[in-house]
Amino acid sequence: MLQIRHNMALKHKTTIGLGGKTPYYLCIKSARDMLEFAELESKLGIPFNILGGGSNLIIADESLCKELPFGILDIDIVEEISCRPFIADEKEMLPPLVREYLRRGHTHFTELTVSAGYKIPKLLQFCKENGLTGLEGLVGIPCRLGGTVAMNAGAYQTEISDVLSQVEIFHKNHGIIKCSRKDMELSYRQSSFFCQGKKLENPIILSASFIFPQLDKNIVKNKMEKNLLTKKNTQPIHARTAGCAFKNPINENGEKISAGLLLDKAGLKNIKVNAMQFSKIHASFLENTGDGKTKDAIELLNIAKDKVLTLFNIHLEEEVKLWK
Ligand SMILES: NC(=O)C1=CN([C@@H]2O[C@H](COP(=O)(O)OP(=O)(O)OC[C@H]3O[C@@H](n4cnc5c(N)ncnc54)[C@H](OP(=O)(O)O)[C@@H]3O)[C@@H](O)[C@H]2O)C=CC1
Ligand SMILES: C=C(O[C@H]1[C@H](O)[C@@H](CO)O[C@H](OP(=O)(O)OP(=O)(O)OC[C@H]2O[C@@H](n3ccc(=O)[nH]c3=O)[C@H](O)[C@@H]2O)[C@@H]1NC(C)=O)C(=O)O
Repeated sequence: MLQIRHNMALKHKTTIGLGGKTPYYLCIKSARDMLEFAELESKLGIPFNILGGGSNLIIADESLCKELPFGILDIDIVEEISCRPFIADEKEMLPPLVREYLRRGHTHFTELTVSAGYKIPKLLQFCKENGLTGLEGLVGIPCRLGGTVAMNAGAYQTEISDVLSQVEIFHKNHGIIKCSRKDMELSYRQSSFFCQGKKLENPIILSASFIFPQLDKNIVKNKMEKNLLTKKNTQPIHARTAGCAFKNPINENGEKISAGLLLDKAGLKNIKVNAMQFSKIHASFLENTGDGKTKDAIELLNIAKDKVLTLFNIHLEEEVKLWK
């Protein structure tokens, strides 16, 4: 039986420490609970947003509204990782990193299935201990598997799509279904899933399967350590943030430009509205330096967009999800 919590504050559920009270908060611990949730959702008649690790969210608080106009579905399904050797068949639609290793004659691959609530740092620990390569770029991100797949997370020349082979989804019209590579579209910070050729609206990720090339454990460990060191030197990893606030825009040659670089050139580093400020380490990170308010965060996002538009004629788009 699902337990509903009322008037639950979300401030402590996000890494940036912003978020007001939701009228309905439901925590899902097993895929079986989803059917009960679907019934409840139609009875309650308000939309539900999906919470993962809360590492990419800016949620409205009392500075904007008394109570949030949506419920929260916290996908906290955590099961043991299931792990098996993978025999690659080149006829299958395989993730790009697997294809690349196959071309080079690599023969050792491992397939994992991981539930949506699993924390990425714990998954990376597993990869490190077992010499599984592909996700080393995601070191130091406090997210969960579901959010990582939903947003096709990436850093340091890797993306989750490089090794993703299958996703298990709950959809209100189809129940629990599996989508293989041919049923998914993964691009920069975006994922779409399809069922019988039709795009699924509001898919809820329950678990995902990956195929990893297997390497010497030390190679994987060294790649993670190198990325973590770079991250420590270039991002405010000890501050309360939601990662990069803006997506990197694409220039006329189809190349990404760092939004952080543009914001830095526009003089946004250290700019503050009350307790919210743009980081002095990386200008695209918004930091909550104390009792920050969402209104102030949004004011800063707007100031930044206006400045970059005026100076460079570039429209920045939020990378963080704004829940208002
Ligand atoms: N590269 C970097 O340095 C950083 C990257 N990130 C990335 O941001 C993402 C945040 O992950 P996390 O903290 O877990 O997520 P969050 O709780 O921050 O949720 C982010 C979004 O993911 C969607 N989502 C979360 N879980 C699920 C699920 N099970 N099924 C479907 N959609 C889901 C939600 O979509 P909806 O709004 O549609 O309900 C939500 O808006 C990751 O991809 C992470 O890697 C974050 C910080 C830094
Ligand atoms: C932070 C996130 O992801 C990050 C990811 O961690 C890093 C590392 O791969 O690359 C992207 O940032 P980014 O493009 O700013 O990468 P960085 O390597 O930090 O910076 C690129 C260039 O801009 C310069 N730069 C960056 C920020 C700044 O304030 N000033 C500056 O001059 C850097 O010196 C570097 O020359 C991702 N950001 C986006 C929006 O794609 C996130 O998803 O939340």
